Amino acid sequence: MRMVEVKQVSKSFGARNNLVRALNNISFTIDRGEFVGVMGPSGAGKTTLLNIMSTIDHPSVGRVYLAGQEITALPERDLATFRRENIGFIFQDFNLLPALSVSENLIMVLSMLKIPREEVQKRLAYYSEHLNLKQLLNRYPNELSIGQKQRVAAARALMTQPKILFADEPTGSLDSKSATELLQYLATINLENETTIMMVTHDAFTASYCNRIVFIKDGAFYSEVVRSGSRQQFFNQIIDMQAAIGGGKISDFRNRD
Ligand SMILES: Nc1ncnc2c1ncn2[C@@H]1O[C@H](COP(=O)(O)OP(=O)(O)OP(=O)(O)O)[C@@H](O)[C@H]1O
Repeated sequence: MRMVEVKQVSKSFGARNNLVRALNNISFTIDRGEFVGVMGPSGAGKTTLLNIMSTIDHPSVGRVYLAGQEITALPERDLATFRRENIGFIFQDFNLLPALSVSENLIMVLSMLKIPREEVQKRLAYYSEHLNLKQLLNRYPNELSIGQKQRVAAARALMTQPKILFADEPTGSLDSKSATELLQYLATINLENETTIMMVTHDAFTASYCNRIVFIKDGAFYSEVVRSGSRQQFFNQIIDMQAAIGGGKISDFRNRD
């Protein structure tokens, strides 16, 4: 089943004499249950694409369908509901509410969705177990390490059981151990729950947890790499493509695993 369709999307910023073309007629699809990475040189349009696909921003031209719904045709009021019910976000800055404990931060996202109490508790138990948060549920965000905050942000994004999870550089501020743990959790949840994930990253090691990488350059589709063998082989393919596209940051597989 098709989860996402991006159809001939272009996005420009700025006025006519100072126009930046961030996306240039880009099209691609993501099937349900895929774990897709988006890579490309700095300024290629990755975050702009993610923002448009996750309903945060609008394209200048083109259409985006999520779970069969054309999101680019929805008015803002319906978009907010659609977003709440279908989409999860993990960003680099975690946006946790400082006055609420970890468990309150996790439960809060369900308050608008009229989910029965028992189900809320079930999800809290499931995601705090999966993201290793059980010992932290009564702490407050300022009592957590960066890695722990990021795990809370990931659990919070998953609590609504979104059809699709968007992540922008989710491991950007993590040390390699926390990054590896988070990626393993995401890969597990992708497999167990068939949650579709799209993740923007510069890092080939992070990207090696995906099943497919879409490379973009100058706002347009450049190429893609699909994982067929081991993660190490996939990592090598990603590095090769980064070298071909230019501007990538080379990372080392051996010291990170
Ligand atoms: N709000 C904005 N106003 C003007 N230009 C913008 C805006 N947002 C992005 N751009 C421009 O659009 C282009 C694509 O930016 P985008 O952030 O999507 O790239 P990226 O691939 O995510 O880059 P990076 O890897 O450096 O984060 C860049 O040239 C950027 O300067």
